[in-house]
Amino acid sequence: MVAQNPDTPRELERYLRPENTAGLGFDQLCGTAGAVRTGALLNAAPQILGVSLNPQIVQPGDVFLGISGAKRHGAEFVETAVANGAVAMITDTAGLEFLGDGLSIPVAVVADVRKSAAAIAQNVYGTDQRSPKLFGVTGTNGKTTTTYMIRAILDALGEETGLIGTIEMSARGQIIPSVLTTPESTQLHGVLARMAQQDVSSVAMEVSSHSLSYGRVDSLRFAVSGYTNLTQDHLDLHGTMDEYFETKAQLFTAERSERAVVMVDDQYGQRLAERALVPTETLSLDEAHPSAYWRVTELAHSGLGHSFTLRHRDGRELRARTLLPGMFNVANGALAAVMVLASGVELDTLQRALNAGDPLSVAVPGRMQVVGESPVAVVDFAHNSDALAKALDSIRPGEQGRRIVVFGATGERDKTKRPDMGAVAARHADIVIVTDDDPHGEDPAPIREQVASGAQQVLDTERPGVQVHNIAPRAKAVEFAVSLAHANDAILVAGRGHEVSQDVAGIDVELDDRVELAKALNLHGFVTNS
Ligand SMILES: CC(=O)N[C@H]1[C@@H](OP(=O)(O)OP(=O)(O)OC[C@H]2O[C@@H](n3ccc(=O)[nH]c3=O)[C@H](O)[C@@H]2O)O[C@H](CO)[C@@H](O)[C@@H]1O[C@H](C)C(=O)N[C@@H](C)C(=O)N[C@H](CCC(=O)O)C(=O)O
Ligand SMILES: Nc1ncnc2c1ncn2[C@@H]1O[C@H](COP(=O)(O)OP(=O)(O)OP(=O)(O)O)[C@@H](O)[C@H]1O
Repeated sequence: MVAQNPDTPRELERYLRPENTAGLGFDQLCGTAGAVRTGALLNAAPQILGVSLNPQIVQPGDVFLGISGAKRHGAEFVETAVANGAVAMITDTAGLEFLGDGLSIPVAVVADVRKSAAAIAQNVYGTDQRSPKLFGVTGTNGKTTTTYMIRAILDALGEETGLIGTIEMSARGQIIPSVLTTPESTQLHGVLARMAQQDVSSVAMEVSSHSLSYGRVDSLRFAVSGYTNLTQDHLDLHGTMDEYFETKAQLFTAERSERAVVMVDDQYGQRLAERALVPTETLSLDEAHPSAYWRVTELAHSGLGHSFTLRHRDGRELRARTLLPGMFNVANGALAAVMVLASGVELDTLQRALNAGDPLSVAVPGRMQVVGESPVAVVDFAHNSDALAKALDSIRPGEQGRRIVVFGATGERDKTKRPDMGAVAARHADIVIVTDDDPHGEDPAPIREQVASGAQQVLDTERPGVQVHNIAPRAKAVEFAVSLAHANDAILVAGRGHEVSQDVAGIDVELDDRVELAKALNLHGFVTNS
């Protein structure tokens, strides 16, 4: 059920805060935030009803937080904030430089506005007093899927649930559109306060590495945090894998989490478990980690997915299944189940919920979404090397069939992964069709060439039989893939998943891979799933 369909980010902002806030005096807020009043309006004492760090989405009664960004200073846009109804402002000393003499709202100063933002929002919205129980999932891949599975388990247990992540947010089934994977701290505290008002008891939430770097999840404490995996991505922000790991590891500290569940099937998971700063349960799919608390055993195919047993080293057992394709969905399902157990749910109660509701088979939009079966035609969100390799390995062509992949790389993001993704595609597929993803502000042609160069290198040195094509726009590439396909082949259109538009030089161009793939299959006489 889509309860809200706001047209603008400012309209959306209304749903990211409680319906009514008691209000807090600006002086009281400054006192708790350590903000020092300055300027001409020292005695003004407005009531603060909300908080925003984006001037364009300020609501009447807000305190506007003027942050120092990587590109601009938010204080430059204070007049927009005032026009939208801001009644006070908190900024840093650099921000004061942008304020004219005639500013009509009182101002206070803190040393670092971004660092103070979460505590300010917590204060304004009262999330320190009342907030749902939080399940946080971090890692390079699998966050969205695992949070959907956690929510489905909690629903099957009869809880009133919420979700915060890349595809959407939801509160008791009512959908609120998402902009970021993890919203800004101001919006997070607002939406959690709203969910608390609606008696949501538990929320499954994605915690991106950006959110940890930018302080978006400050002043929150997760009941259980889960780690999926760490592979190359976002090095434009983090620089090195070690820094990327250290950023993720911040979630697993007593300040932020009560308990943790860590997949130890990669070296970073093992490092995280070794340093365990909170009570931590470990989990493995891999025979190489017999010391893990929980292990996946008795794996068997079940439909397109798998059934499995989760066995604790103390002998406890849980039977589970997921109909979602790919071993990685067994990993996601196992993590979701152990996180719910770690939150205090009894094993028998969880087993009954798994048996009755099949929650680990929940459909996740654009994640291994099957559009046709002959040829196998799947849309997936894999947009880094590890996910692409795993997604390709998990689509199974028929006898003598080939794997065909259509994908691209994002502009203005981690450029180092482009040739690597090309190479992965050429190692795991027989026909590689390189196309555009979100070019953002970059020229898409060189991006495609960088991706294709990685594929070409594998073709030249390892797999001479692979075909590599460079085709744009994306809809044409999808149609080309289908034109090459036989009924026994398998096609993966990867990278955009649930997205319904591409960002081309700041313009949203309508495009839904699921629609394009279905159209192309029909055009070439193949049957699609409804
Ligand atoms: C890299 C990153 O995360 N940047 C975030 C950061 O930007 P920034 O520090 O550069 O800020 P800035 O653009 O200089 O702006 C500073 C201030 O001026 C204001 N401003 C700026 C320009 C303007 O024209 N008007 C205006 O009012 C801004 O609202 C802000 O208050 O602070 C901004 C304000 O909150 C965020 O919008 C912005 O997220 C951008 C939009 C973004 O795309 N982030 C992505 C990469 C992200 O966070 N992704 C992760 C998931 C990644 C994944 O796993 O795939 C996520 O959690 O979503
Ligand atoms: N546990 C996993 N390990 C590796 N790859 C996975 C895993 N789970 C999902 N994937 C792959 O990664 C893609 C993205 O999955 P999902 O959306 O669940 O992850 P995410 O961490 O939320 O990603 P993002 O942060 O980019 O939104 C899937 O479409 C699939 O190809």
